[in-house]
Amino acid sequence: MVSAPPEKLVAHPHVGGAEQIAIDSAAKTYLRRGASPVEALRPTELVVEPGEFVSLVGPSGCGKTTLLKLVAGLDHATGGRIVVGDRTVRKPDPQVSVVFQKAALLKWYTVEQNVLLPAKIAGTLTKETRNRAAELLEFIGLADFKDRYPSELSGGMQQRVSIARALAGEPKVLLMDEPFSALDEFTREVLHDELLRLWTSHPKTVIFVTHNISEAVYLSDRVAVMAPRPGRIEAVVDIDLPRPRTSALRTDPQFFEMVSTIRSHFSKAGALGGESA
Ligand SMILES: Nc1ncnc2c1ncn2[C@@H]1O[C@H](COP(=O)(O)OP(=O)(O)OP(=O)(O)O)[C@@H](O)[C@H]1O
Repeated sequence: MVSAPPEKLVAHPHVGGAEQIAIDSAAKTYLRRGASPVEALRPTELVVEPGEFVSLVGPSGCGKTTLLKLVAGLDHATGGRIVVGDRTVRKPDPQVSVVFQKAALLKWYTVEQNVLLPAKIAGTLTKETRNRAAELLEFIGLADFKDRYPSELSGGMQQRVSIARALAGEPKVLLMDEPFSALDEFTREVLHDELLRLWTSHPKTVIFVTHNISEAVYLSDRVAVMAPRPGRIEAVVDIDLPRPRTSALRTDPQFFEMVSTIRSHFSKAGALGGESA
């Protein structure tokens, strides 16, 4: 059930509109003036195959966001490298979209304008982009809300808009940092199914960061279990559950078994000490 260590880096880019992410001994140490350095991420190996859905799960401070930021090109590794497709990551890449915990929509822009904003900024706004945005809004049930402003939407609707915005430019990789953690349980479960529908119809390579083990199991092909001090990947667990995943799975003994397998990795790593994961 636990994956073998990643094989040597092989570039096989551009498979079915999704790209491989190869994390090759990437590490991050934050240097702090007048204080000891923080080893936020020990040298880390992980290959996420094109079109694969991998979650990073672990307690606070284990380096999940740090690793995601390195893949997104929003921060620089202090060791190793990360390759997306055939490109070594040095800065943000238009083929890599990020969705954060907060929807971060511009409040004076309508839903449609928010979804089209990245293309507008990149100067790639075409009829095709507009059609794709309309199709995405239709897909997530927000077509009738395209002229509304973010303040008129619920938290779940706002997060749907931010996912549509991330997908409108047809990225090859989607990075998500606790995108549903601020939402109630019911909305979160609905959005899990919507995200999986989108991922199936618009294949992307996904890295999804969460504190929530059940969420990681429900969504993923593999779950990387992280532990803190120093931040590291402790184990990578294959989620041997059939797709498409439906809500019936949430009460299936196989599902509980996977959740408990992952939980046991945290116990082994001593990562649960008082913190919920
Ligand atoms: N800019 C920074 N300067 C110094 N230390 C930092 C910085 N950013 C993160 N850290 C430290 O690096 C470690 C990993 O942080 P990171 O935010 O990646 O963890 P995380 O697993 O995403 O946590 P959370 O689930 O709480 O968001 C923590 O000890 C954190 O305090």
